[in-house]
Amino acid sequence: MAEDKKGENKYSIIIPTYNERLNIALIIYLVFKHLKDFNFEVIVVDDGSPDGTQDIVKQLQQVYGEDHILLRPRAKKLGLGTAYVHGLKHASGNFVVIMDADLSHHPKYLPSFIKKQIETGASIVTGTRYVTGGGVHGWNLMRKLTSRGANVLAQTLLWPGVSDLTGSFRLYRKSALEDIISSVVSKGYVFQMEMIVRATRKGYHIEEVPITFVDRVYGSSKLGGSEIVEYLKGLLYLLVTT
Ligand SMILES: Nc1nc2c(ncn2[C@@H]2O[C@H](COP(=O)(O)OP(=O)(O)O[C@H]3O[C@H](CO)[C@@H](O)[C@H](O)[C@@H]3O)[C@@H](O)[C@H]2O)c(=O)[nH]1
Repeated sequence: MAEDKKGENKYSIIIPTYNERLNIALIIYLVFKHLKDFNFEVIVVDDGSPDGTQDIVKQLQQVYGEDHILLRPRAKKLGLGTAYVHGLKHASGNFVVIMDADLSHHPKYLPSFIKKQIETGASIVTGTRYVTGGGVHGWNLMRKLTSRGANVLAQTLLWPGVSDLTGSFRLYRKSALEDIISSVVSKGYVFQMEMIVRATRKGYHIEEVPITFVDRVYGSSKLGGSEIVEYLKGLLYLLVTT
């Protein structure tokens, strides 16, 4: 689909995990399937999941090769933002993709992210649920309203020019990601919103690709009340500082 098959670009796929033992083998299989024509590596950043996610990843390293799958050594739960920062430090590609482990971000979209980047020269390609062709599948009404509400609130207050601020399936030019991440202070879920808002303020070329976000089948979301409070604090912080 995209043109840069085994070309000069290398894509580092960063997958943060916390208790994803039932999902990690399938997501890695699908990444390998959909990126088979590209140069890539997978970086799993696990926060010492008590369900044994790391043990499964170690087995997968035997199948796919340790040079293809890196794993953060045992750490305690430090939050999603710190996981991205850690993954980036170990990324050897000139492009970085950040995606969830639970298959809500389907690896089948990866070639379209790459294609869009090559066609436009964008520094960031972000997956969006909130344009024609995108959507959400499997969420209950409350979760849909929370996500939509969080997005509309942020759009209204921050005017970023990006349709999906709270999504987190994105491809970055590594140099852009390093630059943006250095100015980000959030540690949890709000990290992704801060990233894209700071990117718009810095004038980076951002393109969007429609995605359908499918709710996880195995395991549970780690998004709880405390993350929602953190989100609101983060929004306020961005309103004042950007
Ligand atoms: N290493 C690490 N990984 C974590 C942590 N917390 C969550 N993760 C991993 O981060 C990914 C997303 O976590 P979920 O708990 O599945 O998130 P969600 O509720 O489905 O939320 C998703 O959609 C939101 C938009 O509606 C996004 O804002 C959010 O970033 C995420 O993509 C999963 O791969 C999960 O294992 C953590 O503290 N540490």
